[in-house]
Amino acid sequence: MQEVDLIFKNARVLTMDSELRQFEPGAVAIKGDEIVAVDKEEAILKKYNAREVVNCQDKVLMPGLVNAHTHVPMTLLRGVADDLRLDVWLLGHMMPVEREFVSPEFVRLGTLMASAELIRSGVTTFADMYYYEEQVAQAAAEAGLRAVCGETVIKFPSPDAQSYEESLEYTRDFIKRWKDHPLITPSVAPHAPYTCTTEILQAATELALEFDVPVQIHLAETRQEVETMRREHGIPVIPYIRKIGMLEAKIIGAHLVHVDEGEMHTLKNFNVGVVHNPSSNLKLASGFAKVTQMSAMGINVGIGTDGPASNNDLDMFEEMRLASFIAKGITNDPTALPAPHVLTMATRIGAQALHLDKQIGSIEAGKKADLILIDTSAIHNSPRYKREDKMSFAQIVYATKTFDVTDVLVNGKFLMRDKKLLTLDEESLLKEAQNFARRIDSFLLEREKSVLSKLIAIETATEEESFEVQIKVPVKRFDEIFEKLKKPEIKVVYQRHYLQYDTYFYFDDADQGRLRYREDEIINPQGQIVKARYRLTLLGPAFEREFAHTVLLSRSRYLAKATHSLRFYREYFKPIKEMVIEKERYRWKVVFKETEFYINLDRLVIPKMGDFLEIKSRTWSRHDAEEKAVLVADLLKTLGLEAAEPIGKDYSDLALE
Ligand SMILES: CSC[C@H]1O[C@@H](n2cnc3c(O)ncnc32)[C@H](O)[C@@H]1O
Ligand SMILES: [Zn+2]
Repeated sequence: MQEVDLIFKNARVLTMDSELRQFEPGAVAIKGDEIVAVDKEEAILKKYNAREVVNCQDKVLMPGLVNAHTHVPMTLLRGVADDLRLDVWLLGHMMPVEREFVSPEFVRLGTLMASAELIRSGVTTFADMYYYEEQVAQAAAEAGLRAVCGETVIKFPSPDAQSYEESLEYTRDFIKRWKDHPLITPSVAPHAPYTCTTEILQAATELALEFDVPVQIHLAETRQEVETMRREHGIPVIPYIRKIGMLEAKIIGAHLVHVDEGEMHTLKNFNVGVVHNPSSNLKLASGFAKVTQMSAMGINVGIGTDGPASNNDLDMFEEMRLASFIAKGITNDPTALPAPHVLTMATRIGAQALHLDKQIGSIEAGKKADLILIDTSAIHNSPRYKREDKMSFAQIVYATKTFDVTDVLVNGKFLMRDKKLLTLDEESLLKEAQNFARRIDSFLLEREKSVLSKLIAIETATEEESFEVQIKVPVKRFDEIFEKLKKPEIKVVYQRHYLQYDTYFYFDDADQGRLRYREDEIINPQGQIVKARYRLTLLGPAFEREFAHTVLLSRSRYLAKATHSLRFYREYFKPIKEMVIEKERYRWKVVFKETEFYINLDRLVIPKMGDFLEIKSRTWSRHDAEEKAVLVADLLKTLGLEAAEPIGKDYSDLALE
């Protein structure tokens, strides 16, 4: 008789090996962290003697589930912002909250909470991408879970690094510390091609190759991402990452929703691990990944929950069921992604997608002892049909719930026995989590009150000069003004020609001001559009008075480069009203009597309001503004427009009238 540490007997064993062998009654012998043998119970008991024998009483014994893509610390952000599009959700809500709250304590707590949820739901390995990944690794190892831990690298300053160079340094140290750990596989996690430069992606790949660790990345998640990639690099996402050399590394790509057949061949040829995230793709309406096709081509498509802020849980049973149902629905084929294959995606193929298949994913001698026991006797899972092997898989994929998992073993150690967690104290975690939620709620409530703080949360805004002198007069002929501008008293610094599209957002509380989204199309002397520019201006309420026939305005003004679409800002700022103004503008910067002014000659196209000449100048000083107001009247005279009726209002106010 051979001595082992542990035997599970009297089980329905689903090995999930390449032949999908089952044993009933079956048994598994374990020594240390490894599976020594799996067979019929009789054969195992004949050959092995164990210190401890667990009678599984007809429970299912199978490999632990592999959650191949998640962000476990985001457990603390579960429910913080829902029912939003990916860009609004991520850039408008997640990232600003993360900048404010993500700390080593946040990450540790979130990971411990997630570990409890993962263990309870039968997950023994997860692949994570987040910040302060050192804390993720530490907490996961303490909870006893196996994890691929990816430190995020991104082009923006992040919660744990001011620059991507800093993130890469952090990642290098992190990899060195954890690379030989029995449970943790460190990895590099460039967030996505749209949030990383080519240089960042290449540096991350080099680091991964240097230490032979995987690269985790979000790929082709939304149609918008692919369109941006085509616009900026002329090719779709997969050819781009191939071109820049990323596919030399062991890639774990999350989502891959928008890829064509050619790209799928590339994924297959480079052994890219693909992770399908059904709930997240549904909730963020990212689209439907072609999982049936990718799987048929032999690509390793595993399953992930994504983070609990976009799901909102870590339930792999739900993901399996959804993966199968969605595949059937979108292919009009009920035989698509059948239960045995889906359960393989969540175990052995998931392990392959994480490049960990030599260690985990199936019950086979020599693999790590990562196992779960499932009680299938509850009412929602009964009765049981047995005449075909595949019925066991269907029972797990279609009818089993997380709370049917009774025992979890990782690396030969129990993390849960008879539904009792052995490495975590859920009660204290819950209390701490609620404290974070309270603080994050207050922060967001405060931010929602102010358009300015919402703007600052997503764009770098600079405050502009607060005094503005302006006058506007109707004009009849542009050519006459062109001639007048040649007068020697007026020195032209430069001249521009634009088509200008403005959208004004109005808010419930008028004191918040108006937000203007402006698109300038710059036209060259040949009449061609040569450049487009997008800006946001938050205009505070104006205090105005007449001064020397001009209007002197005093108001706050914040300017920011608009880096997202108008649709994004509309969904993010939620204005109560909008106004569109389109105009053709000739603009001159001039020096008149040693003072700088801007002269605009505008043709209002929408709404059709006619042609106007505007003179404007801005300054920080009230005194300066008053002096300029006098000069504006002189300049108007020099342009031969002294008799015209001056208008003090902005175009948006005129249009409202
Ligand atoms: C590199 S992970 C950290 C970073 O990613 C954000 N995130 C979470 N889920 C998704 C997703 O589905 N697509 C894109 N980005 C996601 C998370 O908020 C972190 O900032
Ligand atoms: Zn993700």
